[in-house]
Amino acid sequence: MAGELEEQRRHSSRFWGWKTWTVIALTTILAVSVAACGRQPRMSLFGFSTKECKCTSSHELTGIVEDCCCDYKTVDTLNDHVLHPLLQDLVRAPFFRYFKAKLWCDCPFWPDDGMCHLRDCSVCECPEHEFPETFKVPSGQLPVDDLKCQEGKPQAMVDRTLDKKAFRGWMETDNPWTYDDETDNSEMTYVNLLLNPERYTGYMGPSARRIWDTIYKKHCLKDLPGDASTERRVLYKLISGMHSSISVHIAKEYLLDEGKNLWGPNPTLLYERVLKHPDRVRNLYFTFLFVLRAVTKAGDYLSQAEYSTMNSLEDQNTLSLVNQLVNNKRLQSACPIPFDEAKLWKGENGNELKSQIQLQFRNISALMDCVGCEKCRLWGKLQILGLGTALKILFSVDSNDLINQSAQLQLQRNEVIALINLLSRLSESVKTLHDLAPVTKNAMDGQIAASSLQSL
Ligand SMILES: Cc1cc2nc3c(=O)[nH]c(=O)nc-3n(C[C@H](O)[C@H](O)[C@H](O)COP(=O)(O)OP(=O)(O)OC[C@H]3O[C@@H](n4cnc5c(N)ncnc54)[C@H](O)[C@@H]3O)c2cc1C
Repeated sequence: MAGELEEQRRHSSRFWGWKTWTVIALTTILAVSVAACGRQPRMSLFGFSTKECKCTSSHELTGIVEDCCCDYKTVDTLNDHVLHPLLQDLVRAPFFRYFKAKLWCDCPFWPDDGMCHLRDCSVCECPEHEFPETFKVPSGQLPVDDLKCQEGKPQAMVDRTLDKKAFRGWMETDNPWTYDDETDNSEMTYVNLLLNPERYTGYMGPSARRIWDTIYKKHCLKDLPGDASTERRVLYKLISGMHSSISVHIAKEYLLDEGKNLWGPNPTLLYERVLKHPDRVRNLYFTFLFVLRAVTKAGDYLSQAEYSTMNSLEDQNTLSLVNQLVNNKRLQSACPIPFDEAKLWKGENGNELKSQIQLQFRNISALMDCVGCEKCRLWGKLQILGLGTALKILFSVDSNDLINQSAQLQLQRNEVIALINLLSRLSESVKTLHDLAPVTKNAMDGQIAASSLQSL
């Protein structure tokens, strides 16, 4: 445990060390990005978001986050002071760091993409003593260091080491928004997320492109017509926001020198994939608030749930952190309803539209089995399940009847783990982007001072 935390700390200090040497590059990057921001058309879905997205001289987005009920500045402040620190602690808790997933690929859409037909590649042989009897996978798999499934890239492989903690409690219930059958079976494996940080894996090219293209084009998410329904736009923004977050994490922890195993930030990539596209930044904030709303809406449920890992001290701490998150006075007063889901599905064909979008989201969830890199598949599945859980919470609980929440809502342990980890991923991405603004400002001030000196 201490080793894991130390490793986490090293990752994070490596990141903060980069600010100085990337400052000039980021100045240029953000200046262009921010200049582009003002040109983006702003679309209001519900009509209650009155302020425009503007860019100030300090390069920050201002105004209300589109279709949400909270402004950018408040989101950044709450995230910096409340949400990010709490979530960092929560995802390190034993309960939240183990995620159950079917990791071998079994793509239902195309047969011969990458290594996905080699289903055994993705299942490991963990030492028997490391995890409880009930979580054992069938024997006879390929060795854990087999690279066939990873297109030869060791950094793409999932480390499946577990400790001896056991789990109990929680219901096995279906989620209408997701594709996976989440019931425990021999195909499922448990993964310690702290040993498998979301970062650059080398997964790219036609295989990765095919997944994103299928999501955006086949599932009608991109190039939505002007009269596309609010709900379709919400779905697009959720996927785009998650995509932005994945890109931020890739850029934040990039393999700079494979020979030296040197990891660090890649500002050019951050710019090209996210900062250059203000809509992607906005969609990240939107997704963050959407998921935050789901977590706070399920607050009663989450604060009464069982977080047992057979370690009472750790488990009490986990429950206390969950309570600090869902009953946070500062959050409740500054941003009481981060997203207002009550406005959705109100049209004449609301129920039909809901079924259609549910099916689309299930197909996107199924596509995660086609991701040709194990770690990306792990984080893709986790984040899609997290989004599916947020959708389930927001659209299966009557906002006017929160008293009967427990009767209306049944969550699986794995759904809650995915939900909190997704919120943490998004929070980290928002913080990463927000932190670049002051860095850039300092660099610009430095440049201005330097050029004034030169002109003397
Ligand atoms: C589910 C999933 C998880 C992944 N996880 C990882 C990982 O953990 N580590 C890793 O190294 N790689 C991961 N990848 C691969 C990674 O996302 C990229 O596909 C890869 O790095 C190649 O990037 P690219 O420059 O081709 O653009 P991509 O990120 O592949 O984008 C493809 C196209 O989608 C559009 N697009 C890009 N971003 C957005 C956005 N935010 N909103 C709307 N449209 C957008 C653009 O038109 C772009 O050209 C993952 C891929 C998938 C499908």
